[in-house]
Order: sequence, then structure tokens, then C-alpha cells
Amino acid sequence: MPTLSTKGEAARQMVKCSVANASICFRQRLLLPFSAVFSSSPLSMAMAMTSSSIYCRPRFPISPLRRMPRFPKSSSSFTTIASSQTSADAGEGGEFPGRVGFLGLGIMGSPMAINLLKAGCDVTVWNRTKSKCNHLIDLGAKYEPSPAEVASSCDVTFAMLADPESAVDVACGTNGAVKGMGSGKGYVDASTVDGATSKLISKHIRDTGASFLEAPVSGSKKPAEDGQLIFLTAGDASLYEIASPLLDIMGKSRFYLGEVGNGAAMKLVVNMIMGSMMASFSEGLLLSEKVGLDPNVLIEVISQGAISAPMFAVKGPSMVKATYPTAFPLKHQQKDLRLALGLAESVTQPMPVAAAANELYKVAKSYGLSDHDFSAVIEALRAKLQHSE
Ligand SMILES: NC(=O)C1=CN([C@@H]2O[C@H](COP(=O)(O)OP(=O)(O)OC[C@H]3O[C@@H](n4cnc5c(N)ncnc54)[C@H](OP(=O)(O)O)[C@@H]3O)[C@@H](O)[C@H]2O)C=CC1
Ligand SMILES: O=CC(=O)O
Repeated sequence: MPTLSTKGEAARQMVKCSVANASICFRQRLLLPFSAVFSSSPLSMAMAMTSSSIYCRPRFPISPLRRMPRFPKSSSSFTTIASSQTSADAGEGGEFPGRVGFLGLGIMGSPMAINLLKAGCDVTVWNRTKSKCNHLIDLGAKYEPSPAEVASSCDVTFAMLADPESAVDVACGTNGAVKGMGSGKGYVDASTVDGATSKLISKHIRDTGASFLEAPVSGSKKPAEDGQLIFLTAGDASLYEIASPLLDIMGKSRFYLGEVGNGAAMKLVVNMIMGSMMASFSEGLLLSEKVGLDPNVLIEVISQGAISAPMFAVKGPSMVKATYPTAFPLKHQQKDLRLALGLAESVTQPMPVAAAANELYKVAKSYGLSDHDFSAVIEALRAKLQHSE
């Protein structure tokens, strides 16, 4: 996978990995005009994508896991772009000739929309709490009073909402985005939701003649600010193509995973692992303290070994000080664990570790920690410790 120096280059090069034959190919990104892409049939788009591919030698061996067909055939290949540019030099808005809508200006949505604005995009915003739009309006964003009006005035509309309920409400509710959608438009939902929710929203959007892409992100507040998110997309390939310059402004890489539901599933698996990791890390910090070790030294030891992770290095020191400045709200982490457990249930997979972690986040929520960072889950363990003493 190439590391590219600018997002401009990133937007022109794509790495396409076929898991089935474990081959990787590099290709030039299709630079079709906005209208041409949207008027292209999925078939002609797929043919265009295939015909511009140049196959290279495999870069990785086929792992045992890949021999076990877990997902529908259409999900067996993925496409990714990697780049390393930050939002400061993300001047790619000009590549997207249309108007961009943005619904949901929370911790993630606000910096994502700001990066689009900074890159020169024509952005129209809406948020349930209107005051959160003011900063964006000061930076040059337009405002519309409902999701329907944003969608009707924009070519591609992004949504970044809290959970399945809000994602459905904003898309399909009264004055929801669906009311403003139609042929030639696209809806990109970046909220972390379950596959069933994503499919429901997709159906309502596609019934209007518009295209749909689910695009949950990996990466928190800082990556959102720095334009370094990882997009996990699935849905209409034509919309993936047209929205790619926008994804490249907000993110450092993007994966195209096939049918709607696969992006949601990938995000839930990643966040299930993350939630369990944080719970386990919390236990380790408290145990180190309890046996008389300095937890800051533990963090340093971890950072030098095989289990090092940016998450431990970034969150660890503030957890030792019992401060939890919110980047990823604990309530969202618990929601993701709950949805991941539902995903596992749907394929009858036991998830004892994730289930135990989920219980811990539920306890933390009951202590009023929902809006703190998810690293505050350590407080649920501290409380257990105090009870046991
Ligand atoms: N924070 C993070 O590190 C990451 C978060 N995510 C995911 O991204 C999504 C957004 O996260 P984040 O920005 O942190 O969350 P926030 O809680 O900061 O923002 C949530 C957004 O959803 C809106 N919202 C909530 N309920 C409703 C509703 N019923 N109707 C309309 N709008 C509603 C909020 O509006 P209002 O301002 O009016 O409350 C706000 O705009 C979530 O799905 C989360 O899991 C993904 C990766 C990282
Ligand atoms: O969903 C949270 C993240 O950090 O990614």
C-alpha cells in the first residue's frame, strides 16, 4: 500500500485489494465530472474501474481467516486509498463541483464540516441545536432550517449523528433528508449505526432515486480535526467515486467494502475491540497501582512493546489523573458494544469478552459518566475496587 505525500496524489491513486485472489492493483482515480459520474450506471462505473486497473504482485499472504467465507460474495473485495496530508493543506474542494450538505455538528461533525469549508467547498449545515451552527456560519457555511432543506439545496449531503435513532430520524423523519433527496443526489451517512439501520436509511434514500453510501469513520476528535479519519464505506459505487474528493479532505484513507451493512459491520467490529481494549487497559492500570507500581511506568512499558497503541499513550496519562476530557463519549462506546453484540448474535457468535466490557460501560453510564470520554470506564472498576475493600 503506497504512502502518498499529498491528498492530491492520494485522490489520483487507488489501491484495490481483492481478498479472493489476494492481489493488489494500483489505478488512476477516475476524474469524471460530477454530472457524468452520477449519470453513469453502476455497471459502466464498475467497468470503468476495472478497465483502468493494473495488477501488481500480492503484498500479503492469504491468511487462514481469509479462507473462511464469512461475508456475502460482494463484500470479498475492498478498495482503499491512503494519504498523509492534513487539513491545513487539503485544498481539494475544487475537485468537487457541487454543493455539500452537513447534518449533525457534534464532536465529529463540526471539525469534519470545518475541514470541508477550509478546503473551499460550498457547505450548507444543519444541527438539531441550532447554536452549534454559528461557528460554521462564521466560517462561511450556509444554513438551512431542516435536513430536508439541506438535502434539497445540495448535491451530496453528509450526516454525522449520535446513534441509530437519530440517524433514522434525521434521514427519514418529518422534514428529514429523504424529503429533499431525488435523482442525481447523494446521501453519505458517517454515523456509527448497525447494518439494519443503515439498510433502512439506504432504502428510503434510494426510493427517491438518489444514491446512498454508508461511511462510518475510525478515528476520534483529533483525527477529525486533522483530516485524518479512516472511512469505512459501502453502498453505491458511483457515489463513492463522486464523494471521494470530499472523503479525502476529511480523512487519510478510505475503504470501499461493497454492500450496505459491511461498512457498519466493520466499524462495529473495530469499536468492539477498542471498547474491550480500554476496559482491559483500565484493569491493568488499577492493578499496577494496587500492587505498588507506578501506572505511568506501566504506560511507558506498554508503549515500547508489542501491545503499544496510540490509544493507551494518549489516554493513559489523563486516566492516571482521573480526568476524562471527552473525545469519544462513553455513551457512544457503550452503544457500539451493544450493536456489536447484536451483530454477533445475528451470526450466533459468542462474545464473552465484549459482553463483559459492555456491562462495565453500562455501570459507568449509571454513575453519570455518559458524556465523559470512554476512558472514564476505569471509574466503574475503581468503584468495584472500593466496594471490595
Ligand atoms: N467522538 C468520536 O471519537 C467518534 C464518534 N463516532 C461516531 O460518530 C457519531 C457522532 O459522534 P460525536 O460527534 O462524537 O457525537 P456527539 O454526541 O458529539 O454529536 C451527536 C450529534 O447527533 C445529534 N443528535 C443526537 N440526537 C439527535 C436527534 N434525536 N435528532 C437530531 N440530531 C440528533 C446531535 O445534535 P445536538 O447538537 O442537537 O445534540 C449532534 O449533532 C456517533 O455515531 C459516534 O459513535 C465515530 C468515530 C469517533
Ligand atoms: O469510534 C471511535 C473511534 O475513535 O474511532
